Amino acid sequence: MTALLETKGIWQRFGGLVANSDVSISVGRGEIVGLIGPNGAGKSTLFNLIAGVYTPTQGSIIFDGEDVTGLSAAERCERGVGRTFQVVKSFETMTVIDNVIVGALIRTTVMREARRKAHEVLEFCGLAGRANTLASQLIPSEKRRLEVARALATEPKLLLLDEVLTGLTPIEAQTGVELVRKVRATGVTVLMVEHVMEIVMPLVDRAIVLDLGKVLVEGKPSEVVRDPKVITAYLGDRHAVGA
Ligand SMILES: Nc1ncnc2c1ncn2[C@@H]1O[C@H](COP(=O)(O)OP(=O)(O)OP(=O)(O)O)[C@@H](O)[C@H]1O
Repeated sequence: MTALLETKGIWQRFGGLVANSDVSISVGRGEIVGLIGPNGAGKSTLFNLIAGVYTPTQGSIIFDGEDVTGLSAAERCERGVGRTFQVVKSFETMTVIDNVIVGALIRTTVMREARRKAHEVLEFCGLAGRANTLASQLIPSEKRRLEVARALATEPKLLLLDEVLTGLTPIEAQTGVELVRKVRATGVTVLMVEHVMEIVMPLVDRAIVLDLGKVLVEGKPSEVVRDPKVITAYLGDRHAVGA
């Protein structure tokens, strides 16, 4: 499988703190990859480096065959990197449809076309009935879906999902899982940060575990959850096989 995304020897320092240390990962086209690890492991930092919020202290990021290390977040979005935020960033005083139109305007300057795209994406995300509601009036699970809709409206090749399933009820999380599967079925590659192992492990093709800013283990979810290093560093004994 050809890689859509590769990070090569990424380091990110914040003053004396090393948030990412020699991180080399790759995400194949059409994969769903989970990025997991304990609090402070460096997951959000890596997301921000991939999305172009930060430029790495050292190392490079290759997206779709191009070195994008020096490109801005907007330039990466144009090339097909779409993202959601851990803290929901939708414009609260705007309607749901207008929020999604903002994303769609990355691809077109024609308002009618942006509106058509936004309606299509809302339908896809199960939010069609909420199009004219103010974003501030959505319940938390709908706000997460709006974040996904806004990112999808930019027509990404790679969708970065930052804890979109965290803090949801089991039924809401299952709806979220189905949405991620649907997104992949349209040909979009997904890299997701998640904390809820029980939900994320059955969903992803591959899991990459970060710990203390480094890649600790990567592999199939079934292998990763059995890895003693992962159990010790993060998952806890209750996740060990046979526990
Ligand atoms: N902008 C910043 N300035 C200074 N330190 C930062 C900055 N962003 C992150 N850090 C630090 O870098 C380390 C990694 O943080 P990061 O948010 O990437 O971890 P994380 O794995 O996403 O954690 P969580 O699961 O809690 O979101 C932490 O020690 C954090 O305090």
